[in-house]
Amino acid sequence: MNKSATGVLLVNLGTPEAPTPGAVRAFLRDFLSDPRVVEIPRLIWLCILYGVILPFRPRKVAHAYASIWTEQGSPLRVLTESLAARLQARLSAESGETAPKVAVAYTYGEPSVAHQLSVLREAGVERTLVLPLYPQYSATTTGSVYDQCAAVMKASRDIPDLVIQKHYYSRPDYVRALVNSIRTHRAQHPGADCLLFSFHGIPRRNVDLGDPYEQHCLHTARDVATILGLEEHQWRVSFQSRLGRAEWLKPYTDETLRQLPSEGIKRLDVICPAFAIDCLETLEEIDVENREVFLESGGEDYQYIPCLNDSEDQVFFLANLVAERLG
Ligand SMILES: C=CC1=C(C)c2cc3[nH]c(cc4nc(cc5[nH]c(cc1n2)c(C)c5CCC(=O)O)C(CCC(=O)O)=C4C)c(C)c3C=C
Ligand SMILES: [Fe+2]
Ligand SMILES: [Fe+2]
Repeated sequence: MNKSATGVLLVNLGTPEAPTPGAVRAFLRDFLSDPRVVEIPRLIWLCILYGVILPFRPRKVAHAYASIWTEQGSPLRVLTESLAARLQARLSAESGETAPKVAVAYTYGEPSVAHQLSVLREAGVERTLVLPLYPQYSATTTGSVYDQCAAVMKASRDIPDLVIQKHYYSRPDYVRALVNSIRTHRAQHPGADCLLFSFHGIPRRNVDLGDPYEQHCLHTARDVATILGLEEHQWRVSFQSRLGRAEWLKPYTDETLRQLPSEGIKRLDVICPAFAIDCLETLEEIDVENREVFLESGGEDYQYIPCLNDSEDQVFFLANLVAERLG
C-alpha cells in the first residue's frame, strides 16, 4: 500500500449484509439501539424494539430489500464504494502519489469507522477528513459519526488527527450538482407540473429540541428552486420514512402525494436530496411504494430523479471539499 499523509473516510449509514430477515434483524438491532437515532426513554424503547420491532419488521423489510438487491449486493454499499473509487481516481489524477487515500466506513455494520481509521493509520495516513455522506446535519445521522470518532479518540493514546465535515447542505457546488441532475432529467422527461423535494424525516421533537435538520433541508430545497427559476407553486418539500406513532417532520411525503392530484398536480418529479446515495428509502419507498400512492390518487406521471451517487458532479464537489479541508 502506498504511504499517504492524508486520508478521506466517506461514511454512510450502513445496510444489511443480505436481504434476509436474519441479516435485516442484525442491522436494525445495531442501528435502532443507537440512542442518537431513537431518543425516547431507554427502558420503554428497548421494550418496543425487542417486543414489537425486531420480531416483526425484519421479515417485511427483507422483502423490500430483496426487491432492490443487485448481483453485487445492497445498492447503498455498491454505490458508496463506486463513489469512493471514483473519488480516489480523481484525487490520484490530480495529485498522484500524494493524493489522499479514500476509504469507506458505515455507522452500522462493517467496516466500521474505528476499523477504517486504524487501516488508514497503518497505511501511513496522518490526517483524515471524515466525510459523512449526509448533506444536511442531523444528530440522528451525522451526530452518530461524531460519536464514533470520539470513541476512537477516547480509546487512543496517540489520537488521530481528524477533520470532520458537519454538513454541506448549502455548498454552491453541491446545490449545482442537484440542479444539473434535475435539468438533465427534465431534458429527457419534460412537462412536470411540480418538483417534490422529499427528505428523510426525523421526529418533530428532535427539531424542537434544537436539531437544525429541518432548516438545512428547507435551505437546500430553496437554493435549488431559486437557481432553477421555479415559482412557489412549482416546488414542494415533504418528509418521508417515518417510523412509529410520534409526530415527525411534516408534511409527510405519502400524504402529500395523495393530496397533489386534487390540486391539479398530475405530473410530478421527485428528488431526495438528503440521500447522497440511492438506497432502500429511495429505490423502494419513493420509486415503487410512493409512485403507487400518487398514481392511485389520480396522478398521471411520476418521475423519480436518482441521487447523485457516483456521478461526475458528486465526485467533483467532494474533490473540492477535500481540497479545501485537507489543503
Ligand atoms: C427510527 C428512526 C430513524 C431516524 C431518526 C432516521 C433518520 C435518518 N435516516 C437516514 C438515512 C437512511 N435511513 C435508512 C433506513 C432506515 N431508517 C430507519 C429509521 C430512522 N432513520 C430505519 C428503521 C431504516 C431501515 C429500513 C426500515 O426498516 O424501514 C437508509 C437506507 C439503508 C439501506 O440499507 O438502504 C438510509 C440511507 C437519514 C438521512 C436520516 C435523518 C436525517
Ligand atoms: Fe433512516
Ligand atoms: Fe422506509
